[in-house]
Amino acid sequence: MNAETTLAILGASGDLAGRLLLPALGELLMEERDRTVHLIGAGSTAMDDGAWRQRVTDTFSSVGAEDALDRVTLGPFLVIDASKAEGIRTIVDAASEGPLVLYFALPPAVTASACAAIDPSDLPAGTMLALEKPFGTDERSARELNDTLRRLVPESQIFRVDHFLGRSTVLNVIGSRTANRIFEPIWSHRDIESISIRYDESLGLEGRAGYYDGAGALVDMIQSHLLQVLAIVAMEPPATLDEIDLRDATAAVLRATHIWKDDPAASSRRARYTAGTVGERRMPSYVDEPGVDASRGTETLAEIVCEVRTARWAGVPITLRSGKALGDPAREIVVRIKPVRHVPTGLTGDAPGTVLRFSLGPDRLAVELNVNGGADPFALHRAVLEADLGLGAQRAYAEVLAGILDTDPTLAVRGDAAEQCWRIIAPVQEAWRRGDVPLEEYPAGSTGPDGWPA
Ligand SMILES: O=C1O[C@H](COP(=O)(O)O)[C@@H](O)[C@H](O)[C@H]1O
Repeated sequence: MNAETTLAILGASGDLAGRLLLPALGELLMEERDRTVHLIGAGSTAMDDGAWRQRVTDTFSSVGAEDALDRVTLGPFLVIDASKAEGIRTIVDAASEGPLVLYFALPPAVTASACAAIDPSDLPAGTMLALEKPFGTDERSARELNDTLRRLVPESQIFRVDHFLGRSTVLNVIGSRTANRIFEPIWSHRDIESISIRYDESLGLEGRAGYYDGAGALVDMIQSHLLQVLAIVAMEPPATLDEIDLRDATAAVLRATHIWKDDPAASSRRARYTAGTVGERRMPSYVDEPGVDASRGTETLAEIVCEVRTARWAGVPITLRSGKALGDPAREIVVRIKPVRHVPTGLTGDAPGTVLRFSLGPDRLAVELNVNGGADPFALHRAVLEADLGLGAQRAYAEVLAGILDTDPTLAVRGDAAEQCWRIIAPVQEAWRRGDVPLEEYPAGSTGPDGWPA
C-alpha cells in the first residue's frame, strides 16, 4: 500500500464524483483502515471549502463510511481551467508529499484537452493519471489520446478506469475457469458451444442525455465494459496475474476478436425503448427524454456477435448485449457447454448441455446440469448448483480505485486494448450508419423487441 497518496479529482463537483468515485473512496477507506488519502477537489466553478467538506461528508455518510472521514486529509477545492497548463500546476502545488493521482472525472473531450494542455515537466515523478471511459471516440482518437498520455507518464501510471474489471464476479471467472480441473480442460471450442455476456438494466436515461445520446448502448457498454469481460472469459490463461501477464493476455485476445463472419449487418441488432412501465415506474419514450435529439437515432439496446479467431475459440459465437429500461433484466455471463455425444439407452428425457451462469448482480455462480432420479429413477432432470459470490457493484469501483492508489494498473485498461475495442465495433458502427441494420423498438419494461430471444 502506498504512503499517503494525494487524490486530486478534476470534476469533483460533478455527477461521476458524487455518484461513484467519492462513495467508492469511502468504502475503500472503511475496509482498509491503514490507508489514508489527501483529497483535493478541482473544478471550473467555485465551491467554498465548507461546501466541499460537506459534499465529502454527505457522500461518505450515504455509504455508511462516516468513520472513514478521519483517514481523509481534506485539501482545498481549487477552481481551475483544466484546458490550461496552469490548472494542473495549481493542483501540483497543493499536493502533499507522496504519490499524486490526477483523476479526470470529466467528460471525455474535456479530459482529452486537459491532458493535451499539461506540461510534462510540471508533473512530479510517479504521477498517475486516471481517466473515465470512453477513451477516445474511435480507434484513431484513442491512439492519439494514448500518445498524449504516454508523453506525460509511462503506461504503467495510466489508469483507464473500467469498473467492470473490479467486479468480483468478473474476476471470479479467472479462478473458476483456471483453478478447477472440471472447467480448465474444457475451456475451448472443443467443448463450449457458445458464450453470452449480457448486461441489461431496468434503469433508463436517468438524466444523462448529454453523454448517453452521443454514445448509445454499443459504445456505453459493449465497446468498453463487455469487451473487457469477453477478454477475461476468453484469454489464454496467463502465467501470473501481474499487470504484464494479465494485460498481455487480455490484449492478445482482443486483437483476435472480430465481428462474426465479418458480417456486421447479420451479426448485430439495435433498438430503443418507447414509453412503458418498468416495475412501478412509468417511463417516457427514449426520444421524449429531456435532452435527447431523436434525429440521432441513438440505440438503447445493442447486441453484437463476435468470434475470437484463435485455435482455442474459432467457431464459437460470443454474443454481447446490453440495454436500458428492460423488464426482468439479465446481467450474466453464460457459458454453454456442448451436450454429451451419447446418453446410455435407458436414461429418459433430454440431456441438454451443461450451462455455467456467472451472474453479475447479485453475484452468483450457477451450474445447470443433468441428473436423474425421482419417481422414475432413470428420468433425467435439470438441477442447479448455486454459489453466492457477491460483494456487489459499488465494491467494484473501490477495487479499481485501490489499484490506482497503489500504482497497480492490473485492473486498468491498457492503451492498446482500448484501441482494439474501438477496432472491433467499427464495422458495426459503419453498418448502422449506412442503415444496414434497422433501429427496432421495444416498450420500456419489456425484455426487448419481438423476436429477440429473452
Ligand atoms: O459505465 C456504465 O455502467 C453502468 C452499469 O454499471 P453498474 O455497475 O452501475 O450497474 C451503466 O448504467 C452506465 O450507463 C454506464 O455508463
